[in-house]
Amino acid sequence: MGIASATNAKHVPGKLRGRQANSKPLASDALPLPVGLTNKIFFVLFFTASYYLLRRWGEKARNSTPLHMLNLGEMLAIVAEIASFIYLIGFFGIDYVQNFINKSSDGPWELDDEHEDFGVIHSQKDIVSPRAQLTGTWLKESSDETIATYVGNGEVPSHSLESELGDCMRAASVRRRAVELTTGRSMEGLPLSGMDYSTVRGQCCEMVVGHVQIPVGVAGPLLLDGSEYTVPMATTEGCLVASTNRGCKAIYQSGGAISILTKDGMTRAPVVRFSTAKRAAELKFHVEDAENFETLAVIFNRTSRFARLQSIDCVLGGRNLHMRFRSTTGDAMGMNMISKGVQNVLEYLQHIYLDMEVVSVSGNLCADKKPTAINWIEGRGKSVVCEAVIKGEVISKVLKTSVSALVELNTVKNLTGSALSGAIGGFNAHAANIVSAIFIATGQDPAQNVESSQCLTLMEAINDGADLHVTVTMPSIEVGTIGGGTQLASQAACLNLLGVKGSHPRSPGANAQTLSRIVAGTVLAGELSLMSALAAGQLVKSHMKYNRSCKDICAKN
Ligand SMILES: CC(C)(COP(=O)([O-])OP(=O)([O-])OC[C@H]1O[C@@H](n2cnc3c(N)ncnc32)[C@H](O)[C@@H]1OP(=O)([O-])[O-])[C@@H](O)C(=O)NCCC(=O)NCCSC(=O)C[C@@](C)(O)CC(=O)[O-]
Ligand SMILES: NC(=O)C1=CN([C@@H]2O[C@H](COP(=O)(O)OP(=O)(O)OC[C@H]3O[C@@H](n4cnc5c(N)ncnc54)[C@H](OP(=O)(O)O)[C@@H]3O)[C@@H](O)[C@H]2O)C=CC1
Repeated sequence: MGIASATNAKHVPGKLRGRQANSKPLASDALPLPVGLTNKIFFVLFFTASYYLLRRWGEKARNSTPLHMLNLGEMLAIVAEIASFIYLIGFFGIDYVQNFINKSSDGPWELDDEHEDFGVIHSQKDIVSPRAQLTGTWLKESSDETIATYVGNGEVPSHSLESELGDCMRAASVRRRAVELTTGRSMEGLPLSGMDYSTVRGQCCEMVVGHVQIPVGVAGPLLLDGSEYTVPMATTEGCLVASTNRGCKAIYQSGGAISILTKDGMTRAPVVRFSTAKRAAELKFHVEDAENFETLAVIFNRTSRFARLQSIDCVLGGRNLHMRFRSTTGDAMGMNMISKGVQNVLEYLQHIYLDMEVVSVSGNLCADKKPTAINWIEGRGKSVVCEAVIKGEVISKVLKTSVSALVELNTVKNLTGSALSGAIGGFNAHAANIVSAIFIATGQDPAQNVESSQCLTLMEAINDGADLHVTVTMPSIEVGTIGGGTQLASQAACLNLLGVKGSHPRSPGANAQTLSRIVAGTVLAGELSLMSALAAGQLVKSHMKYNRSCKDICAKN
């Protein structure tokens, strides 16, 4: 089967020849194609041909030569003229006509009398001709209250405010006011100023109305791999930073922790469908052929300076084929990057397997933001194991418990209890607490906390029961130091505190790897402290002290 497919492959050179009818946009559209140059060539062709023909017809009129007697040059000029005319109409004309038709049909510009509540500016609505005036300079020069009313009425699309006003802060302020007008609820308390919303636009959030404040605490120093880190944690769970801080102290006083990075590769798994399972299997064997894989890797790697395809694991589900791509992604967490590469490969494969239907670029074998066994077993992002030997005296002095109590609790709670609960990767006490606090502080995608928090905590007594050997095994830590929320000022400051801000200057990927090690090291600290509090029966007492609402809400109401 692999051979048949490989033969097919020879019909199509590395570069794709053309698009199939009604195909989706190509990933390679993202690459700088010479559309501008083509336009210029057709413009020049059109005007040169027109000029030449006019001159020739002028000469013929003077010499009384019949106009329909054409020489080769004139025939070529007419062909060039028609071709360039068709091209230019196709490129510019159709869009123009469509826009015109769309605007004149229903849509956000249609005025209706349903929203009479915003009576303040009804008179203004009558004065201006809305279709012509609700954009551009007129809109910019209107008062914020007037614009908010139009947004509230649906006459100005809320999501167009940034581009219409050319000012992200003003757009957020107007939108916020519009939300207040339509909902009748105040947004007081949600900060507006203090953030540069231009850094959010096109990268982090849409329909912005402000930002949420989350306190950031620091735990540390975390002594990890011979370096000291002060770890920023954004949380509203009182006691969490105190606990992690205590764990860091125990690790420090015991000589530090060591981390081992065993794997680094982000995954994305599209799903494609054929009319038969046999055809789907043919593609599986094609992809698994080493020579074909090399070709696919070249096509994939073209889409980024940092993404390098490592493997494609194929799983058949009837006539559907799920292909799990794995790739390095430099210092980026890499989901956008790998998705772009995958799409390019799918487009290439579609030209070989004409009967292949791309069901979705993500078919959940990836698996992104869902608890799954595949991430737990195969890993996703960075796979890290972190270990430390905690001295018995530190356990009693700092953690207020004993080696034997910790070992026993770990077996009963983190291993047996989790097994009984049917956990997938949940063999730990609270890895998710530390992972999400660091994720929020450093601008990671918080939803990836789901798989990044998969963790196996092991505790064993060593040195004849005097000391504790503790490890956390975390196969799917998905972090980046570039892209997503990492470039926002406060998140970048937290990355800077850890010395991993942005792209690593010499070895791209090293910053993100260090961040994943820090996450694992801090989880180790958190596990040590919470497990100790539970073993010592301290948990409730400590949360009453640090994590209890002290406002008498009933009295206020
Ligand atoms: C609260 C502690 C740390 C007190 O612990 P302690 O031993 O009574 O505190 P201590 O006053 O003796 O201080 C010891 C060290 O702890 C740190 N420490 C102590 N206090 C602070 C503070 N205010 N701010 C910063 N650091 C603090 C600090 O390092 C200090 O050393 P020092 O600096 O004094 O030389 C302890 O009782 C503890 O760790 N409790 C556990 C709390 C915890 O881990 N909560 C996590 C959330 S629980 C949850 O969400 C998950 C759960 C429970 O449902 C999961 C499950 O099912 O298991
Ligand atoms: N698309 C999806 O399916 C999903 C997207 N996301 C979101 O994706 C975003 C993150 O995507 P991600 O791909 O990580 O980031 P970006 O989309 O921001 O891509 C990273 C960019 O940084 C460039 N770059 C410069 N220096 C480096 C370096 N040292 N290492 C790596 N890249 C570098 C890359 O260059 P180059 O162009 O050469 O690659 C690329 O353009 C987050 O906002 C996340 O929430 C989350 C889950 C799913």
